Amino acid sequence: MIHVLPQVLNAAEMQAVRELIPQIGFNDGRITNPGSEVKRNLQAPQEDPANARIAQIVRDALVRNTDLRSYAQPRTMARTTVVRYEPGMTYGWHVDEALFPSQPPIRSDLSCTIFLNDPADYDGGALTIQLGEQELAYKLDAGSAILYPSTTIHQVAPITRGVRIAAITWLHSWIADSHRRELMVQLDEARALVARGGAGEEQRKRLQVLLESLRSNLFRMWSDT
Ligand SMILES: O=C(O)CCC(=O)C(=O)O
Ligand SMILES: [Fe+2]
Repeated sequence: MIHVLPQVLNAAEMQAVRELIPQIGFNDGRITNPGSEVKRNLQAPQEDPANARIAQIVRDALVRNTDLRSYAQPRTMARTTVVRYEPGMTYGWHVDEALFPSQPPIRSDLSCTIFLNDPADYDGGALTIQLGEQELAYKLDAGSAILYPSTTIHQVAPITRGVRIAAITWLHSWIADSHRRELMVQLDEARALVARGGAGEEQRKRLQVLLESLRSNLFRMWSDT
C-alpha cells in the first residue's frame, strides 16, 4: 500500500533544511549504482556534513510520526540521502535493491521520499509508481513524504524545468509482508477509533468495515495453512 504522510517536517525543520541544502556538495548519483542505465541524478555523499545534518532532522521527524510508525512498523531506517534533479535528469523505471549497503545491510521493505522543495519549483519530476496497469504520480509539498513498498516498479519522471530536491531512505519493517502489515494498519485505525470514543454513525460504519476486512483477510491467510 502507498501512504502519503503530509507535513512530516514542521516549519522550523523545513527552514533549517532550506538553509543546509545550498551547502551540499553533490556527486553523480551513479556512484552508488554504477551499473544503472536509467539513473541520471545528483546525490549527496554520505559523509557530506550538510547531508548528515539534514539526515538527522528528517530521521527525527519520521521517527516521531505516528502514521509512519503504523504504516511501516519500522525496525531499522537507513540514513537519508539528499538527491537533486536538474533539467534533463531522471531516474527511469527500476526496482530498489533488496539490501541497503550499510553495516550491517538493511533490507528494504519500504521506500520513502521526503520532498524538500515546492512542486511549483519544477516541471516533470513526479515520483511515479506502477500499480498493475495504473501509474500513480506524486509531487508533494515541501516537508511531506510518501511511503511505498520497495517491491514496486517506479521512476522519477524527467525534469523539464527547475530543480527537484528530495531526501530518500529505506526502512526494514518488523513485518516484511505488506499484506500482513496492512492488517496491522487497520488494527491501529480501529484502536484509534475506539480510543476516541463518542461513536458517531460514520465511525461505527468505519469500525464495522475494518473488522470485516480483518476477519476476511485473516481467514484468507490462515485457511491455506
Ligand atoms: O527521488 C525519489 O523520489 C526516489 C528516487 C528513487 O527511486 C531512488 O533513489 O531509488
Ligand atoms: Fe527507487
